[in-house]
Amino acid sequence: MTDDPFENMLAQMDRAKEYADVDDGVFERLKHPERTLKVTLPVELDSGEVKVFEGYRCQFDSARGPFKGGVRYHPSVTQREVEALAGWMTWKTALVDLPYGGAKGGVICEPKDLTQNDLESLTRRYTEGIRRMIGPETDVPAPDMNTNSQTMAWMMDTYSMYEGHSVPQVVTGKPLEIGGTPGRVEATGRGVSIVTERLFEYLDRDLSGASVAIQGFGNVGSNAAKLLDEAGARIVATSDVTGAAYDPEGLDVSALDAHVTAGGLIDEYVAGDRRDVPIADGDGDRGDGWWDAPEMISNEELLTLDVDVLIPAAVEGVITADNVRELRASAIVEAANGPTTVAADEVLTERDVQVVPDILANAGGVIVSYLEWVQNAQEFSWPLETVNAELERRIGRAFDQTIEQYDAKDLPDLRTAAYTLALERTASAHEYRGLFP
Ligand SMILES: NC(=O)C1=CN([C@@H]2O[C@H](COP(=O)(O)OP(=O)(O)OC[C@H]3O[C@@H](n4cnc5c(N)ncnc54)[C@H](O)[C@@H]3O)[C@@H](O)[C@H]2O)C=CC1
Ligand SMILES: O=C(O)CCC(=O)C(=O)O
Repeated sequence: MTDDPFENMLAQMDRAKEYADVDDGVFERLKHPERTLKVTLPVELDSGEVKVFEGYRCQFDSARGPFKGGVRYHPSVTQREVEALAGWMTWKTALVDLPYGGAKGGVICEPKDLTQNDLESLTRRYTEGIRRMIGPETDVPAPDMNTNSQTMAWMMDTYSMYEGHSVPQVVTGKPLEIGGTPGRVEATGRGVSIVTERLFEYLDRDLSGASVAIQGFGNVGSNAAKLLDEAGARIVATSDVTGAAYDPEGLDVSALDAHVTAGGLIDEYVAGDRRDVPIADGDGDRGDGWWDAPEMISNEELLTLDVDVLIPAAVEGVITADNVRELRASAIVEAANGPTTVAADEVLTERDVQVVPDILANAGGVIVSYLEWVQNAQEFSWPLETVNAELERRIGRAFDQTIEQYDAKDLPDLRTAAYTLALERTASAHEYRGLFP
C-alpha cells in the first residue's frame, strides 16, 4: 500500500465504486482534478533574507457549484497532497449537500519559523498568485492547518485591492469585523462533537464517562475536546507535535486550552510550565509548586490507547497497515482529513470498529463556511444560535443519510456508505451537465 494521499483517495473511491450507482465513464472523470496551479512566492523576510516558497491551488471538481476548500501552511505540503485534499473536499460538500465543488490550497513552509510580518507577506504573495482562479462565484478559500481568520483577512484584503472594492465573499473563516460568521472558529470541532454524540446514540452507548483520545489539539482538536468534555465524555489524552498528555482520569481540558491559547505546547504543560499562569514571584515557579502532572506519551502511543473513541485531528496517514492491529479504540471519528489508509480501513472493517469518515466527521467547518458565504451574499448577519442550529441540522441530516445507506444496502462500513452517496451525487451532476463542454 502507498503513503501517497492521492493514491489513498483513489483507492477509497474504488472501494466504494463497487456499491455505487455510477457510470464507468463518469467515474473515470471523477478521478482527475480539473486543474492545479503551482505558484512561486518570493518573500523578503523580516530577517532580510529573500526566501522563495512554493504554493498550490487545486480545483478538483465544480459540477455541483463553485470550488470550495481550505488553505494549508505546512512543511510537508505536496502537489499530490493538495490534490487529495481537494478530492476529499469534493466528496465532503456532496455528502453534506452544499452547492459547492471541492478545492484545496497549500504552501510549503514552516509557520513557526516565520514572523507575523513574514506570514502576511507570504499570504499576500500567495493570494496574488492564485487571484485569477479564485472569486466569490468561482473558488472560495478558507482556513485549514496553520491558517486562521487573520490569514483569511489578508487574503480577502489582497483580492479586494485588485478588485477595487471589498469582496468579503471571496473567502470564509474571516474575522467577524469583516464579514465572518459567529461559530466558524469552533464549527469543525462542533461538528465532530455532534457526530460523536450521534454515533453513540446509533450504537446505543452512553457518551457520558466514555474515554476519548484526540490526536492534535489545534483548532479542530481543541474545540472537539471542549465540546465533548461539556457533553460528559472523559478526554484522557491529547497531543501536538511535541507529544501527548495522558491522564486516564481525564485531562483538565479548559486548563490545557488556556495554556495552548497562550501559545504553549503540550510538553510544557505536562512539565507544569503553564503559559497562561503568570510567574508570580520571579523565581520561575508559575504556581503553588503542586502539580498533578499527566503522563507524557508519544503520538504513536496515543493512537493505541484503550479508549472508547479515538479522534485523529492532526495530519493524514496516521492509521496504517503498520499500527492498525495495535489500535484498541472501539470507534474512530476522523476529524483530520485522510487519517486512515485504505489498507488499515480494511482491517478496521474486519474488526467491526466503527469509523465515522472524515468527509462526514469534519464537515462542520465547510457547512458553517457556506453559512458565512450566504450571509455575505445577503449582506446580512445571523446570530450564533441560528448558525449552530443550522450546522446541527445539516450535519445531522448527512449522518442520518449515511446510516440509512449503510443499513439499507448492507454496506461494509460507514465510509463506503458516505462515498457511495457523495459519488452518486457528483456523478449525477456531471451527467445532467454533460461531460463535454
Ligand atoms: N480548520 C478547519 O476548519 C478544518 C480542518 N480539518 C482538518 O483537521 C486537521 C487539523 O486541522 P486544524 O485543527 O485546523 O489545524 P491546526 O494547525 O489548528 O492544528 C493542528 C494540530 O495538529 C498537531 N500536529 C501537527 N502535525 C502533527 C503530527 N505530525 N503529529 C501529531 N500532531 C501534529 C499540531 O501541533 C496541532 O496541535 C487537518 O487534517 C485539517 O485538514 C478538516 C476540516 C476543517
Ligand atoms: O471551510 C471550508 O471551506 C473548508 C474547510 C476545509 O478545508 C476542510 O473541510 O477540509
